[in-house]
Amino acid sequence: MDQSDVGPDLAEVLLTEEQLTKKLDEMAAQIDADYAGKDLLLVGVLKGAVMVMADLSRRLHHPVQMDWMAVSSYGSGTKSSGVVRILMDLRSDLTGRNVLIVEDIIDSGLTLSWLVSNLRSRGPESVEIASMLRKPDAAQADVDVKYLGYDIPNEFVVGYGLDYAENYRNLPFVATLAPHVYGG
Ligand SMILES: Nc1nc2c(ncn2[C@@H]2O[C@H](COP(=O)(O)O)[C@@H](O)[C@H]2O)c(=O)[nH]1
Ligand SMILES: [Mg+2]
Repeated sequence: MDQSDVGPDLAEVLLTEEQLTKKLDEMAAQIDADYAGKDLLLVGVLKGAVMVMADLSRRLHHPVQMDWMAVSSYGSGTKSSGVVRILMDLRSDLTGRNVLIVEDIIDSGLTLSWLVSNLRSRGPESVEIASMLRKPDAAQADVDVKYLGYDIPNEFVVGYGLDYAENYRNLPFVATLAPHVYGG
């Protein structure tokens, strides 16, 4: 699928499928090196991280386990409220585990900052973060990302797991939306 399959709803492709693939290869190689000989539990944050989790985990050369959480951090609008609720919790016991949180994007960082503290309170050996995207200009909380794909401008993006009203998650690239889609 490319931009022409979506039509006028997309404004600009920020990251192509090729750029995402290149970064996934680099991130997986680094994770493989860092966790060689160690147990590793990947924790994906639903729903946005589904694509990163699937593509990253398949590139790893040592066995991992995967688990999922769903959290809600939105107030009334499209910005994180910082008040995080767990909608679906992990099934795994984190005691003594090496946990790698897999995320689609870090915007304000409020969700991940809360999540890291929450998971650290469960007795793991380590908790680190892998995120495909980050918006440095939107940061409101200090989040230490060990494996990062790309820094992007402070704009609302869709594709590669990211939605607008549950649409566009299946785009294999990352794009901005045309203003007419969100009433701009
Ligand atoms: N579709 C999009 N979803 C986004 C975007 N920026 C953030 N988000 C979602 O919010 C959480 C984390 O937000 P944070 O402010 O607490 O860091 C992130 O995981 C996404 O689900 C965006 O541009 N497009
Ligand atoms: Mg997310």
